[in-house]
Amino acid sequence: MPNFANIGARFKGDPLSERHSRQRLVVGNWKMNGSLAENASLLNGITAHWQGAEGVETALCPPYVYLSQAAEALSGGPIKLGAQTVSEYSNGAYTGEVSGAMLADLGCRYVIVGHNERRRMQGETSDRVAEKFHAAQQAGLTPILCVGESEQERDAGMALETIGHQLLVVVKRVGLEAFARAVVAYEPVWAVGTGKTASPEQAEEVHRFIRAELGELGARTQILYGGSVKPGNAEQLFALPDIDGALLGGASLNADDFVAICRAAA
Ligand SMILES: O=C(CO)COP(=O)(O)O
Repeated sequence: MPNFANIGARFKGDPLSERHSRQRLVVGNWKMNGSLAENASLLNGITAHWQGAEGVETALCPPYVYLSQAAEALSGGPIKLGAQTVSEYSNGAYTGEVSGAMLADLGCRYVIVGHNERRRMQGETSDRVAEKFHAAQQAGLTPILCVGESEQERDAGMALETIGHQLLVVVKRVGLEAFARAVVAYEPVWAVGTGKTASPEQAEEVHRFIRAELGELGARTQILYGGSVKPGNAEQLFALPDIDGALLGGASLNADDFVAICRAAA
């Protein structure tokens, strides 16, 4: 496989042998969904049925305005809090923006950066995504960096090249070592919210590629798959050696589905 990004030394070991050292992680991205009443019922449903999912690391990423509500409901429990994006700036005259320090203040541990919906609809370039990744780490948050190809890029045989470039821009900004405190999520754009999931072979190929691109750190970095993960396909995906968990959209809005996927990962 060509090393498109030429990012770091090739990972020489066997990812399987390192498997035990990578904790499974399942993150729910609520996107722009919910209300105070709906969230209360979702959060209750999740926490009330958590048995069997104890071994997994988990986080929920509600919209900003509901972070306090979720922080209170999840306080003291196993489920961590995350946000869906973060400003690349630390403070000042940036109307409508929210800084990493503010998210940390509210108890967030994670923040998603570079989700394809923000790259496509909010004009987030890879350079901006790299700044956001940096700002998140400066605030002590763990960035979940989303990468993924469009359908056209896959059809043109450019999937790995696209992903390699998305990674490279961030690595150039923050350095490879920064990935010791980060999570990567592979979300093929064509599989997000469409009901189409990447085949196990497609997903595993990309995950293995990302791990290899991260050099020695690749063996340690958690790499999640996202894109129409459901209780019915989660187990098959989690069985793959280079998939360490999932970034969920739709399935995180249903307590039974979310808990079932967390149990499959536990
Ligand atoms: O975008 C996603 C998570 O960030 C995935 O969304 P779906 O699970 O709804 O396809």
